[in-house]
Amino acid sequence: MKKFSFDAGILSIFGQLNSNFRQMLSDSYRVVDKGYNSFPTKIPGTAYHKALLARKRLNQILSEIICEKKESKLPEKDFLANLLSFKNEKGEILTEDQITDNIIGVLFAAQDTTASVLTWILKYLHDDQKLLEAVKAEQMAIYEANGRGEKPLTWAQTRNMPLTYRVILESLRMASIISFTFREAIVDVEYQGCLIPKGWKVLPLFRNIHHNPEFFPDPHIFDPSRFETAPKPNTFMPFGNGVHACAGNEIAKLEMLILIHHLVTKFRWEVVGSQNGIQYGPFPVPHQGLPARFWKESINLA
Ligand code: HEM
Repeated sequence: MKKFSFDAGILSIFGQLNSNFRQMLSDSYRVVDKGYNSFPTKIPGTAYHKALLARKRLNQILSEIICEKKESKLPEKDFLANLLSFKNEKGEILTEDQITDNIIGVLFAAQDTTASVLTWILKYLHDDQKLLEAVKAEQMAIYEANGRGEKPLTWAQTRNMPLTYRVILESLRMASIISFTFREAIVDVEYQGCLIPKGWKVLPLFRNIHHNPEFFPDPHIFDPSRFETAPKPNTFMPFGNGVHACAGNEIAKLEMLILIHHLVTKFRWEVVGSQNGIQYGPFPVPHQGLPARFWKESINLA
């Protein structure tokens, strides 16, 4: 799942990127990913120190990519092209450091989040075979309409997967992989009789809101049908809210729809070993990242 969401992130940031660069980015990013959340010491050999070095390598690789992109002068619509052409109201452009920081920030925001939710989706579907069959029926109808995968999925088809979409929403609610965000009061704020002094941070706890029985009855039961009616405003915020709400909300959901389509129409899977427990790395995933065995479904062509 991490590889899938990393590749999707690379595609949205760079468009088509040559495989050498992609491999170099992937190698260095993996080291950053392993070390950024570890004990912060600069002792050589530690995960943190390796991550610091890998972060520097990422800067160098991105600098080369930016240089090539500038030289190619092709009209492109990817994220990097937008950063390169960005000008603020004073007509100032972004520095190379700002561009690389933005790219690494977006890669980070895009990868583990989407991969964690996808892992939960696999578990929830695995644990409810009846639901899995219903999702499969929805996706098989599309697969058949596309000549058993001869034609690619269309945008319109991804907009018409109601059950699969509800499974995604319910997984986002159940797993609440980003359990909270925070905002800082930049002036004194009075809210419902309480003073929030300037400089204080406010943490909306999405997980608590998503598991509040007042908004979601039987919150610990995985039930996609609860999304047949829209949740009350501000009770469902897996992508946050306001000006800093997730910029990748729609692309994340699209990635999940596409992956589920290919997975349920072509594969079966079985969770191996312990099926309970949660691990935080820092995003919550099922125990040990949900080891599973996959096999290709033999398609009956009769
Ligand atoms: C299921 C997957 C994802 C989840 C659950 C998720 C969730 C979130 C949340 C909760 C925030 C913070 C919002 C806030 O503070 O109000 C956020 C921010 C952000 N996300 Fe995502 N995200 C996901 C995937 C992605 C993807 C695929 C991308 C990019 C392609 C992305 C890019 C961003 C960016 C750039 C921000 C910062 C926005 C800002 O500060 O203005 N996210 N995301």
